[in-house]
Amino acid sequence: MTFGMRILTGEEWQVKTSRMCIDNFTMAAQTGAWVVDALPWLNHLPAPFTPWKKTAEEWFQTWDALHKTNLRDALKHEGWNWAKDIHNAKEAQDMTEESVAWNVGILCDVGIETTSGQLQILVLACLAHPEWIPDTQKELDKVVGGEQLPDFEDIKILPYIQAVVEENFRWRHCVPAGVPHATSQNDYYKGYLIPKGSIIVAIFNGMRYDESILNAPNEFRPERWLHKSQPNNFGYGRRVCPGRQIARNSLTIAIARLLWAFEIRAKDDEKLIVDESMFTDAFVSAPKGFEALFEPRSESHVRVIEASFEGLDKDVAWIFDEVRRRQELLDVTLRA
Ligand code: HEM
Repeated sequence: MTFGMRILTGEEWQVKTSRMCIDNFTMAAQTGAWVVDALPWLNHLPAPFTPWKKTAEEWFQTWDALHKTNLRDALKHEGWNWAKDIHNAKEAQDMTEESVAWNVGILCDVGIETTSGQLQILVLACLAHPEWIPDTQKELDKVVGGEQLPDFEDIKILPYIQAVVEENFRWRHCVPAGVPHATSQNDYYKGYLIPKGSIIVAIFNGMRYDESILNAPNEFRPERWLHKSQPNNFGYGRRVCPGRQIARNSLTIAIARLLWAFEIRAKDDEKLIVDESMFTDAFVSAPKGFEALFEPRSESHVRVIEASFEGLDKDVAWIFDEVRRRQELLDVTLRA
């Protein structure tokens, strides 16, 4: 969507470089990653004593080159894409190429690690707590049947799938502690002064595992969220995730289709015991590598999956023009 291209394998250089930049960023963005976070005066020392500045400059150059190359390529691609749209916006006319490239590029970078990490967490939940899977598949079979993949229209009438998405965020979130915010003015909480400029880390994971409000928080129980949702899956306030609708929709359809199509289980059929050491420890935290078996639920499911793939529109320019057309139908103001 951002650059008007299809990612087929995940091994494309753009994806690999983006992943590397995000890894660097998530490492650097952890409060306390460098000693200078605690002792800011160290930044005034001569270069040999401030190695983090050289690292930051190198990381910036790699990321900057990725964003500018992606922007330039996107403007040449056929059909509609976000990069073209933002590039033509009134607000972008006075911006440098660098500003436009970063505004567009960040949209893509942040979507990659979060959505894929959250999907891997779902697979982990299938191996660790498989009890909920039959209920989900019963709902899918009743509403969607066995002759087609679930579609966006079906999602609205799949409350159990929606509850799975919600419990997936609750059980293990890909941004477990949220993104640090800062107070723009003095504030008070229960009589305590929080001075202007304080870094605030909302420990969402603590709240998601609070036994005073949640029964058996270690267990994956979608039924907690039937017909309701929880706050803060996507942060809060002025910096709330602007990709939240895309993220929720793409996660929900992917989860519905995975569970419709496959039995997902551990290789040895043993329930997996999940602990903290199985996750990366950056602030976007996903499972480290693990093995899972994906078995098609039946021969007829295989036929539907293959037929759906055959029937896919593979002409990228056509797909993006279709995206444009559908936005027009929704009265979205388009600039490309
Ligand atoms: C499962 C998927 C995703 C999750 C869980 C997620 C979660 C978050 C969270 C927790 C934040 C921090 C909000 C805060 O500071 O309070 C954030 C920020 C952000 N997200 Fe997402 N996100 C997801 C997918 C996406 C996608 C697909 C996009 C783009 C299309 C996106 C774009 C952004 C951007 C640009 C920010 C920074 C906003 C700012 O600082 O003003 N995210 N996201």
